[in-house]
Amino acid sequence: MNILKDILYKVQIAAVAGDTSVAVNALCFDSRKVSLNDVFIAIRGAEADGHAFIDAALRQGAVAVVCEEMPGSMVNGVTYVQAEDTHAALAVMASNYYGNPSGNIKMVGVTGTNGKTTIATLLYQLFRKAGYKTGLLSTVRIMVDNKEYAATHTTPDPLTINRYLDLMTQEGVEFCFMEVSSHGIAQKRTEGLRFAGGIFTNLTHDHLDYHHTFAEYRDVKKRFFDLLPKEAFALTNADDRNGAVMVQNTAARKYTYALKSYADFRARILENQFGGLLLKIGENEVWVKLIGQFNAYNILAIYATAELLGLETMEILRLVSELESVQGRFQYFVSEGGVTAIVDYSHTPDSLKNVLQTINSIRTGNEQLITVVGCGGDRDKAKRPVMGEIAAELSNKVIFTSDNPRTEDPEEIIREMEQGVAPQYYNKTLSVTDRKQAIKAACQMAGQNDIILIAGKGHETYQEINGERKDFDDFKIAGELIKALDK
Ligand SMILES: CC(=O)N[C@H]1[C@@H](OP(=O)(O)OP(=O)(O)OC[C@H]2O[C@@H](n3ccc(=O)[nH]c3=O)[C@H](O)[C@@H]2O)O[C@H](CO)[C@@H](O)[C@@H]1O[C@H](C)C(=O)N[C@@H](C)C(=O)N[C@H](CCC(=O)O)C(=O)O
Ligand SMILES: Nc1ncnc2c1ncn2[C@@H]1O[C@H](COP(=O)(O)OP(=O)(O)OP(=O)(O)O)[C@@H](O)[C@H]1O
Ligand SMILES: N[C@H](CCC[C@H](N)C(=O)O)C(=O)O
Repeated sequence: MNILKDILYKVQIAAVAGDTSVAVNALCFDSRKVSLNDVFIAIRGAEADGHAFIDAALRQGAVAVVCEEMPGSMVNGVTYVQAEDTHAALAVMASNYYGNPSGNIKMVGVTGTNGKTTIATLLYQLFRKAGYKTGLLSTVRIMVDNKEYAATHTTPDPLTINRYLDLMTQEGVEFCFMEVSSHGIAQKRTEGLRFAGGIFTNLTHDHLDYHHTFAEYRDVKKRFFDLLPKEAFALTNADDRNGAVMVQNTAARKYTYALKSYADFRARILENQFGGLLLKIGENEVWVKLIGQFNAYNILAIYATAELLGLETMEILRLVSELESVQGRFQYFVSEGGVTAIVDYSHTPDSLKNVLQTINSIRTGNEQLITVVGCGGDRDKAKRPVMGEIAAELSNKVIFTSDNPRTEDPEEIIREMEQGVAPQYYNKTLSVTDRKQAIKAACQMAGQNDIILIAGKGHETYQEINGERKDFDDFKIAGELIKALDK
């Protein structure tokens, strides 16, 4: 049992009614999951207001309530704590509850529109190869050294984060790399954590349904760096327009990386092929198995982070050359009939453009590039026509299809994507709503040496339609369909 006032240490409290010496069982921010003697934290969310569920939480056995507004009538024997911000309170309380595990681990957070999963996962790979016990909190999976757990979010809620960090502490994990999403920062999921460093990748259009304006989205990302302690490092991409803005007000030690601008860590691309990249990092040349300019940025950020965390230069270069690409990120195979199929998680305009430009810069130009792409439902609508435009401009043929429609009509989403297509490209595009049929159509169209890009769902093994997740794996389906056609 924990004592409430210990868990409240460092929480910004406005008022208290009742006894904070009370023993509490667990913390809970969902009334439906409250058990006897728990503390219920009322959160004002995107869909609901947790304050409306305080009574329900008490009926389930909550012994204390943390809220932003005291309820009109209070129940005898229950402790009420009014906090200035319950999102922040939850994060601080979650850390306290688990004994502040982030203080025992060197934690590095990665934020930015694209590249978070790649950088966090490859840093995890690299530090494990270097012999350290390492943790990972990513969109694709959570790793406590060699033990894998399922991920539900890019940045989980504070209780989940701290639960895994506690497990990591018990396992003797020394380094942990985690993705820090803009939703995570806005909802203060990472506040209360102690970071040894932060990495900024880039900032382009995404999630404007949630953050409303680009400036708001940028400022949310910046907040992560504003909160870094002065002993931490803040590593930013000097080639990105917003790279300097991110670290403008940070107390942390600032470092930059870049391919084009002056920076503390610099690299140059010497070769860019389907087999990988030859990079010159500082004075050293290194071959890596990843493809494309965007991955040169990712590799450079990884290299710089490893340097900042104290690994030896030659050791880092050796390990960087062994890194394998992340599941669903430019994952490809070549069929017996000579068709190259690439599955990539590009679900933003910038990542789609990058991946198509990368393919175009590597291919000979004699083959066709056929792109299969959709956009997710219940997500930023403004990116749909932009992604439609990019796909049509940079491919020989485009098949618009469904991604995760969630609660939206997939055909309407496709229509919104089509609206971005410039008239001179109309004859390049067609629409096949059923994603499997769309991939099949691409496989049928493709001949020897042609390239199929299946974009948007990467590692995902499901398609979410009206709250139901049906099995769907782009890589597996493309493999089966191409094999069947090769026969
Ligand atoms: C929009 C959004 O981000 N929602 C997240 C948020 O939920 P919320 O607080 O807004 O929830 P809400 O439904 O409004 O409810 C408010 C509060 O009332 C409580 N409640 C509700 C009903 C009830 O009966 N009793 C009760 O107590 C809820 O538990 C909650 O505490 O906080 C929850 C706990 O942390 C998250 O699980 C949830 O993620 C939803 C499922 C989600 O889909 N999030 C996505 C958009 C997301 O976070 N994505 C980013 C990555 C994006 C990217 O960069 O690509 C991520 O980090 O994963
Ligand atoms: N540094 C980068 N710059 C631009 N695009 C990138 C970069 N790294 C990866 N990409 C592209 O973005 C896609 C998503 O990459 P990744 O999963 O690493 O990003 P992310 O930030 O984790 O995205 P999400 O939070 O949505 O998972 C990749 O499939 C690739 O097409
Ligand atoms: N983390 C992103 C992933 C989007 C992936 C795409 N396949 C979609 O479903 O929109 C999000 O939740 O917005």
